Amino acid sequence: MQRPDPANLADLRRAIDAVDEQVLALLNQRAGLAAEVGRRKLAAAPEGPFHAPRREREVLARLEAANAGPFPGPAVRTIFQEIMSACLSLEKPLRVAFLGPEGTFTHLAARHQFGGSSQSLPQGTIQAVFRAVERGGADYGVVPVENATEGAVDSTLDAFLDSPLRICAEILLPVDQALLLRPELDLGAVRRVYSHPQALGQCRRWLEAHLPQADRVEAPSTSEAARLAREDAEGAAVASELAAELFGLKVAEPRIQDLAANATRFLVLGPKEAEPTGRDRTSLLVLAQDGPGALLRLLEPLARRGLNLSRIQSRPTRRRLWEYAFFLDVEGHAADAPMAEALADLRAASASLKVLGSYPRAVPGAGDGSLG
Ligand SMILES: O=C(O)C(=O)C[C@]1(C(=O)O)C=C[C@@H](O)C=C1
Repeated sequence: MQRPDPANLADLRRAIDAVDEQVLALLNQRAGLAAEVGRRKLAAAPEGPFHAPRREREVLARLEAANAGPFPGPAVRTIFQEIMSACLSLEKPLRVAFLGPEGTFTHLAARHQFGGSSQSLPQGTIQAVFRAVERGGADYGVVPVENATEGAVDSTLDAFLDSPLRICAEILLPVDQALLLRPELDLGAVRRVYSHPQALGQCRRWLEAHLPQADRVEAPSTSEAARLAREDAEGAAVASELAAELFGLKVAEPRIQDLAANATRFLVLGPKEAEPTGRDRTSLLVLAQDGPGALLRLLEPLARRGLNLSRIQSRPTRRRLWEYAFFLDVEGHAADAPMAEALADLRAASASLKVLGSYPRAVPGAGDGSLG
C-alpha cells in the first residue's frame, strides 16, 4: 500500500479503509478457525462445554502484554472479549441470566464479562437468576453483591443459603450514572427526572444544582426509568449509557454521581469452580456454633495463617430464631495449602461451612474478574 500523505485527510481516510478491510478479512479468518474448534468440540461432546474461560483469559493476558501501542491497552481487552464472544456465538452462544431488565448495571457487568454476542436472559429478581442457572436454563448468572456507597445486597447473600451454585468470578465495575434525555430535549425543559431511588440518591447534589425545577420520580430500575423518560415529552432519566443506547435517548451529561469513584461488585454464578491464578479470593458461608467466643474461633484459623479477611457480613438464616450465617471473603484459593488448612480448622470450629467458590480477584477499576 502506498504511504498516505499525512497532510491530506481524504488520503488518510482511504488508508484507514484499506486497513479496516484487512482487519475484517482477518476477523473472518479467525471466525472460521473458531467454528472449526466448535465442530471438534461438538464431535467430542455434543453437550459441551463450548465456553473455554481459561483459554479466553490466556488470550487476553497474552494480547494485553504484547500490545506495543498506540492502540489503548484497556481497549485490547474489551475488543478481544467481544471478538471471542462473537466467535463463540458461531459455536454455541452462551446463555447469561442477570438481574434485569436490559440496560441495568448488572446487564453492563454481564456484557463486560461475556461480550455482546452472548444470549441475554434478563430476570426480574436475584432469586430468579439463581433458579435459571440451577435449572440449566442459563450457563451463567450475574448478580450484584455490594455497592461502594450503598453496601451489601442482602437478597444475593440470602439466595446462597438455599442454593448449590458456586461463584466462579467477580466483576468490579465503576458505576457511572448519566443524565439521559429524549434527543430533541434541553435540560431547561425537563419537568420530571425518573430513576431508581438509589441512583437518585447517588446524584442528589448534581440534580439539585442542574435540575432544581424538576420533580424526582422513583422507578423500579434505572432501565425502567429510561423507558419512562422516552415516553414523557418533559422527562429525563438517571441511568447507564447502555440504557441510552437501548431506549433511544441521548446522554445529556455523563458521570453525574456525587461520589466520582462509585463502584459495584458483581458475582458470576456458574457450574464450575475457577482454578488458582495466584491472585484469588474465596467466599465462605459459615454457621457459628452457639456460645461465647464463637466468632473469634471462626476468625482465628485465618488470622493464624496470615490470610487476609476482606469482608465479613452476617444475615439471619431464617431457619431458627436468632441463628446467623456469616459470609466471609478471604484472599487466596481453597486449593492453596494455607487456605486448605484454615478451612479444615474452620470446619471443626463451626456448625457448618460451605465454600461458595474460589475465583480470580477483580482488579479495581478494570472490572477484570475473568473466569478461571
Ligand atoms: O479455543 C477455544 O476453545 C474456542 O472455542 C475459541 C475461542 C476464541 O474465539 O478464541 C472462543 C470461545 C472460547 O470461550 C475460547 C476461545
